[in-house]
Amino acid sequence: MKYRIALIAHDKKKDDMIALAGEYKAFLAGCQLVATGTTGGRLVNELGLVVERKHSGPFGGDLQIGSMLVQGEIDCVIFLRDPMTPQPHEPDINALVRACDVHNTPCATNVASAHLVLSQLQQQAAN
Ligand SMILES: O=C(CO)COP(=O)(O)O
Repeated sequence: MKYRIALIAHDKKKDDMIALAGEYKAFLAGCQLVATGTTGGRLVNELGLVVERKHSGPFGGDLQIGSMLVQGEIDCVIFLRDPMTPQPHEPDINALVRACDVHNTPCATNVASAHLVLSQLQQQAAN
């Protein structure tokens, strides 16, 4: 099965996202990836992954990914949120995380949980 994974990171978490995605690069390269604009740009430029890029988060990217999720087009969300910095689009962020809960979609919001989710999916993909 080709997993459909959304990758999103706030600015202070983008380096963590690149490091994380780098660790799982071989697995992620076999997945269908979607990301918010700036996160996606870094994944493409720094890791060479193929990523569908939506708008940047503050311009509605979280909502676009939320819409895909509601349509059943996303299997898992890795959303490295910055809990220490207020975001202008906080309602959009909450809407995406809420949509994950409504639709029982795995949503990892920190690096430790992202490792658990990605390692599990990677293992499932190998079996
Ligand atoms: O703001 C974001 C998620 O809420 C992320 O957007 P960018 O990837 O465009 O920085």
